[in-house]
Amino acid sequence: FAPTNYMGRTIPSVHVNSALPIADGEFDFDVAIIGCGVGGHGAALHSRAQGLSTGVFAGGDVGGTCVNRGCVPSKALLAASGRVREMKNSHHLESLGIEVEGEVKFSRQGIADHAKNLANRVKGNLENSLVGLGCDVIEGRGMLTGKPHEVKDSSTGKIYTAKDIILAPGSIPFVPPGVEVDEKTVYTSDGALELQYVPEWVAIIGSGYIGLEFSDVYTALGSEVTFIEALPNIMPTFDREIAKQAERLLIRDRPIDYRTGVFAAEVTPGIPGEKPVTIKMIDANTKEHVETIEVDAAMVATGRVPNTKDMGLEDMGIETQRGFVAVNEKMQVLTKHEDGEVIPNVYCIGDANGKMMLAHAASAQGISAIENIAGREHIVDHNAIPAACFTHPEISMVGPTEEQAIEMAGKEGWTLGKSQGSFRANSKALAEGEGNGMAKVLFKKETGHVVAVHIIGLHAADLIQECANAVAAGTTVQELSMMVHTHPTLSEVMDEAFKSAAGVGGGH
Ligand SMILES: Cc1cc2nc3c(=O)[nH]c(=O)nc-3n(C[C@H](O)[C@H](O)[C@H](O)COP(=O)(O)OP(=O)(O)OC[C@H]3O[C@@H](n4cnc5c(N)ncnc54)[C@H](O)[C@@H]3O)c2cc1C
Ligand SMILES: NC(=O)c1ccc[n+]([C@@H]2O[C@H](COP(=O)([O-])OP(=O)(O)OC[C@H]3O[C@@H](n4cnc5c(N)ncnc54)[C@H](O)[C@@H]3O)[C@@H](O)[C@H]2O)c1
Repeated sequence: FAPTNYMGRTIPSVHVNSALPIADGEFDFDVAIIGCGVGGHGAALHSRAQGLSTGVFAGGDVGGTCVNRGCVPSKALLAASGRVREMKNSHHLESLGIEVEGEVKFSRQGIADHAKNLANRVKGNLENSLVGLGCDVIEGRGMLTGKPHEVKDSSTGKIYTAKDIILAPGSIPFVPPGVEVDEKTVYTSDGALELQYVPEWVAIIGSGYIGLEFSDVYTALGSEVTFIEALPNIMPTFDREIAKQAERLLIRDRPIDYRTGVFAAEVTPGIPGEKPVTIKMIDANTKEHVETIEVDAAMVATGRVPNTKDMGLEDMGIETQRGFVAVNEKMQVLTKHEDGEVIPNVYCIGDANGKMMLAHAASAQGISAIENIAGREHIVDHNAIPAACFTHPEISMVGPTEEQAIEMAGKEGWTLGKSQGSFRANSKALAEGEGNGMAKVLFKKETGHVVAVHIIGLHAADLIQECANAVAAGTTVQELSMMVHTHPTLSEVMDEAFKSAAGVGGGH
């Protein structure tokens, strides 16, 4: 058996680097990790790869949010429902010369099972990899005792010692005050991923990543969606130009409407098929009642909060802010957010430190913490971490939005350059009948360095990787414009944008 990480990548077998400072029997473990989501798991694997003895407090939840209640099952729902959308789009299929006879049917339970089975399979792989690589898995929840180097298993009371401790407790859904969640008719992503039923009309509170991805799933399966968004714009955290395109491609042509600038102030669960869910909305500024709607279901997608309660943080002198643990660039825990001091031998990675709530960021921070523990100074470049929203078509980005980049350029005294690539003239996109979308590259005119890239279009989530690597490596648009892209591929959308930025003609 070959141990794999959460991406399914095979982990090389352990080789002990004898140059490293390994605990000499003074402690139970070189490294103790509290929480085994993708952050904790990534740290554990890298810790073993350094030959460090590693204890993981898994809290009975190996894989954490990403594997059990996040990335993995949501992408399974998106894949299955995306196929349904495609097969129901007879107009699109006809343009490719395909005719589907009869009605396209799907089994709700079948799709739900696909998501659950996939999550279980990935979780199983992670469990095997921990054991296979020789990590000690402690089933209980871990907490700090207030004494250096100690972690207590809160279910058995047993105390373990470790030279270094990594906190990786992740996050849980944020439910705004006034919203009553029963996880049946009013639910967070935890309940939604079970796809217990496909509501005829569902209100989605919050139009961030989770809300958008679920609007894609629900509308593909036949639901009507109403977004309720507190900020003045729909999709407020995305680049404005991309959000406008997204509104055209992901909202306007679908049975979706929205209210912006309003809070869902009171949400009362219903009974499926009998009593509707009631949502009272108030104006986000004046707090006056605006409207009350009755829907079949409501999904609460209003962000996530750190899962840092009952971990003994206070006893260790750690002051959190809304539950977030302050860390420095090396992931070392600080006593507080402003001017905090380093707490020796304690690190915090992943959603709980609030730097970037993404699975690959959590894992990268875990690896980085281990590098620092192993005595090789390492800092994660968060500016170069890409993100993607897996709607159809996808949205992806690395770096700041254009609005933020304009502000940065003004403050830091450089000139912002902007270039675009289009899916409209791309042979591969047209062969797929998917010519909608754009890519924009933001760069420093003086040096050609890439500052940010935003893409909406077919397989945008894969296209962003080249751009993230460019940001990380400091590659210029001039260099990128001379790198040869395969024809015919979607990567030529980026080729067009790089060439246009560098003033290079040609391309396909
Ligand atoms: C619906 C949804 C879809 C998502 N899709 C994506 C996506 O496509 N791409 C992406 O990059 N990100 C996605 N995310 C975000 C991603 O899941 C998180 O950023 C990621 O899981 C964070 O990893 P983590 O290890 O910090 O925390 P978590 O995955 O939350 O893991 C923390 C673990 O620690 C455990 N724990 C907590 N306290 C203790 C304790 N005291 N002792 C022992 N164990 C403890 C928890 O039970 C949990 O198992 C999604 C999130 C959601 C909700
Ligand atoms: N594909 C991905 O990478 C992916 C997918 C899902 C989730 N995630 C991660 O999970 C985290 C949580 O996602 P999310 O979509 O819940 O959060 P989010 O922060 O992306 O969006 C939350 C939205 O809810 C709005 N909101 C907050 N309170 C409200 C209220 N009372 N009434 C109306 N609107 C309100 C906010 O203005 C915001 O637009 C994100 O940080 C994201 O990084 C990532």
